[in-house]
Amino acid sequence: MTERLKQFKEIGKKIVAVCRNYKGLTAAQGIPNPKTPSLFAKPTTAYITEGQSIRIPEGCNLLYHEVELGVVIKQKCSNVAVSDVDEYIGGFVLALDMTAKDFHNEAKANSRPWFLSKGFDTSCPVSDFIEKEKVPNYRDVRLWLKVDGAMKQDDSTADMIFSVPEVISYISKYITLEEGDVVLTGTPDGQGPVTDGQIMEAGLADIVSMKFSVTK
Ligand SMILES: O=C(O)/C=C/C(=O)CC(=O)C(=O)O
Ligand SMILES: [Mg+2]
Repeated sequence: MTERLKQFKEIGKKIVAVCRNYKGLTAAQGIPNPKTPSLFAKPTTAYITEGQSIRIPEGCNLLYHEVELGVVIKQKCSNVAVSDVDEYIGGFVLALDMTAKDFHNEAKANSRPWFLSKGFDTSCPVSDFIEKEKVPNYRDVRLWLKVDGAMKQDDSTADMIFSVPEVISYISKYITLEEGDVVLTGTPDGQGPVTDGQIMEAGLADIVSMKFSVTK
C-alpha cells in the first residue's frame, strides 16, 4: 500500500484544502473561528517537488506562502466517522499552499471563486510521501517556514481549530475521498509575501524539510 501511495501525485484525483483552520491565524486576522471547515480545491497539476521552481503567475504582484500538513488518503471513503478516520490516513506530505494573494483578495471582494488564486501551476509544492509511522503524533507536530533564512511561520498542528480527523470526516460527508487524494489542513499564522529570487525552506519538525525558489 505504501509503495503505491508514494505515487500520490499521479494516482490522486484532487487536493482538498481547508482554510482558516488555525486559532493563531483567525486571532491575527480578527475573525471568528469558523463553525465548520471552509473548503476549496486545488488541481493536482499544481504539484511540484524539490528541484522545480515556484513560478509567480502572470499579473500577480503579491505571492503568499502557507506551510501546511497534507494528509494522503489511503483508500476510497465517504461518510467516515471521526473515530474511524485514522484507518483512511495513508501517510502525510509537507505542503505549501501558495496563494496569488492579490488575485485572492479580488476574488473575496467580488464573491468570486478562489480556484485561480489557489490553483495556478506550481501552487502546491510538496515533499516526498511521508510514511504514517514517521508522524506518530500528527495532532501536535511542528510546522515551520523560512524565507531567505528568516523564520516566518513556526507553529504546531495542536493550534488547529478542527483536528485532522474532524476535517477528513467533515469533507467525506460531502465529497468522496479517493486513494492518493491529499487534504491540506490549513496554515498557521505568519503567512506572508515571497518574491522573485527568494528561497523558502519549510519543515515538519525534524522529520522532513524542503527548499523551493521563487521565479517570475
Ligand atoms: O484570507 C482569507 O480569509 C483566507 C486565506 C487563506 O489563504 C486560507 C488558507 O488557505 C489557510 O488558512 O490555509
Ligand atoms: Mg491554505
